[in-house]
Amino acid sequence: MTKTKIAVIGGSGIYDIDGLENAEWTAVDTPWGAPSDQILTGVLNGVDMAFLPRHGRGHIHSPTTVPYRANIDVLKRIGVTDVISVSACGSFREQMAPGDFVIVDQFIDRTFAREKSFFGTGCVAHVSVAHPTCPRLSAACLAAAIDAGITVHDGGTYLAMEGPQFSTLAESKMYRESWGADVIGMTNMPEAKLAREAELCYASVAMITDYDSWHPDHGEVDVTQIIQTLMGNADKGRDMVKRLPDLLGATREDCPHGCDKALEYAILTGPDARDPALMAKLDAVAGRVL
Ligand SMILES: CSC[C@H]1O[C@H](OP(=O)(O)O)[C@H](O)[C@@H]1O
Ligand SMILES: Nc1ncnc2[nH]cnc12
Repeated sequence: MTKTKIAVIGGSGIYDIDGLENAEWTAVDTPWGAPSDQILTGVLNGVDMAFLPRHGRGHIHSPTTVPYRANIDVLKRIGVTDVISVSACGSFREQMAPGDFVIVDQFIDRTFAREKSFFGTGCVAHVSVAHPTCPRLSAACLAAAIDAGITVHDGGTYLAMEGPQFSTLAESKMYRESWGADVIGMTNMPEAKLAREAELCYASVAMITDYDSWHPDHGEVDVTQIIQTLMGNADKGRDMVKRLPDLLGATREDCPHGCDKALEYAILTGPDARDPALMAKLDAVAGRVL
């Protein structure tokens, strides 16, 4: 049995969570640089919680400059077991309407200007991301959203684009019609891949703010419209989060899907050939197997 520690990574519009006992913002540095902001920690219904605003309070970081590696490292470093990513997104499906939530279970990664791995020269590792989210944690998010009275869709493919500009009409149509994506955002990659490398259970809750630019009745996406929907979504997101401790419990078994053993057979570089400097940086993320 392990002590549960639930982390919420809050996206656009979510810069804190309420109701934590002993709430405290703390600065924690990492070998990968500073995280997006200080970490808010506390206890909710007897369960340890952590919160990190993805873009920083005041929305400092663009989707490209979010320090994804530092963010995941810091969560692992402080003992987090379960990471819930909460994000704003556009929808490619008529029935997935603004205000609805989607429990994402697949990704198409179209980002290209970000560091995507903790590993590299001197310690090469290949983890599987065939199933990039944790079904156990995703099921808890689904139950929490239903309890909170949110219209929620169980499963969906999230296309991660580089941004910061929104998609062209041609791209929007291609992602929707040819590629089968359901929602679009700019931040869940490489976040989900890095969480897997760090052996953290990861679930993604996408809060729909708009129909991107494909929908003939909605015209092109603009940030004013997104912010309006975001305000309502953010309150619903916080309501969902409050219900997670009771659903996940104060202690947990090993992940039945193996998220917490992702590195078991992943490292290819022989012990004698490993770069000591990189090994030192991997202390939190890969300490279990090094
Ligand atoms: C505010 S519109 C675009 C912005 O919102 C989303 O951020 P997040 O995923 O952190 O909620 C989207 O990915 C873009 O970064
Ligand atoms: N349409 C959209 N495209 C990319 N990121 C988004 N975030 C919210 N809406 C979005």
